[in-house]
Amino acid sequence: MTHLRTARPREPEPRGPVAARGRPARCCGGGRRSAPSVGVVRLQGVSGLFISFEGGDGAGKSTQLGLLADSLAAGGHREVVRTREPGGTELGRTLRDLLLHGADLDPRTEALLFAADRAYHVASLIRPALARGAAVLTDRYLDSSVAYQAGGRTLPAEDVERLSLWATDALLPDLTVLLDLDPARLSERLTDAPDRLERAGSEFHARTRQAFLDRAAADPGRWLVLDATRAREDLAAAIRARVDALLANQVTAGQQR
Ligand SMILES: Nc1ncnc2c1ncn2[C@@H]1O[C@H](COP(=O)(O)OP(=O)(O)O)[C@@H](O)[C@H]1O
Ligand SMILES: Cc1cn([C@H]2C[C@H](O)[C@@H](COP(=O)(O)OP(=O)(O)O)O2)c(=O)[nH]c1=O
Repeated sequence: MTHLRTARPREPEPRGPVAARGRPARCCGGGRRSAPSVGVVRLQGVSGLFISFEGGDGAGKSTQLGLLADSLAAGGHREVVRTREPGGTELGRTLRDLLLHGADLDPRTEALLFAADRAYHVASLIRPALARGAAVLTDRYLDSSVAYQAGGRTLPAEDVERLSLWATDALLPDLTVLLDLDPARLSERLTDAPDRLERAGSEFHARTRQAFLDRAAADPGRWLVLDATRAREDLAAAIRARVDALLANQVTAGQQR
């Protein structure tokens, strides 16, 4: 499912919000990096779309990512790249194995390994794909670190967020879909043996869920929060509607350039 591609030369170092594909990075205690306050800001010639899926284990992220990818491909979107964290690259697959199935780690080491996976993922796969104009759909991204390593493991949220923003040179998604589900319902959906994070306990997962909800509430422009108990097709339609609105904005912004 993951597309490992040859990295192209990096784009010129962007200022501020490449951040983000139009999303000024909100960093570190609520301050914003220098960024235009409105509008979709893009690197010249870049028309990619970056979407992350977040939520608990078993919430339906990969199901919805797959449905959106199929729908974009059927609609003739230029290129759709499906990926995930941890483990969207070859290096990342080694880190994923250590993180999910290795020995117990202290929270700081865990946070650094997730950030290392993300740094390489962004530099070698996500940014080059966005520069080609692809739609990049990732199963988890930086918000998972804030939810799990800060919310769950209780590291300071500002530190965890700052680490990921540094690792990614402040790349934020255009849209983050949160599939929200009560952790008790999540465990019913798990089929494989639980990994290291899934074994972390009900209080850990309750904190993680709350951290996702709090982040989404603080930045509604980037997030789409959906009740993950809804039917698959219903969720897919809601996500597609929001993506269509983003694509329409890109066209408008492109015409105004
Ligand atoms: N909307 C839904 N309603 C009920 N079950 C679902 C729904 N979406 C996904 N599932 C099922 O829940 C399980 C976990 O889904 P998956 O997409 O793999 O979740 P995640 O990627 O978040 O771990 C799978 O068995 C899947 O078929
Ligand atoms: C990306 C990321 C994932 N995680 C956790 C969340 C998941 O428990 C695990 C990834 O497992 P994965 O199997 O990819 O997730 P899911 O079960 O939802 O399909 O790693 C973090 O703790 N921090 C992070 O930054």
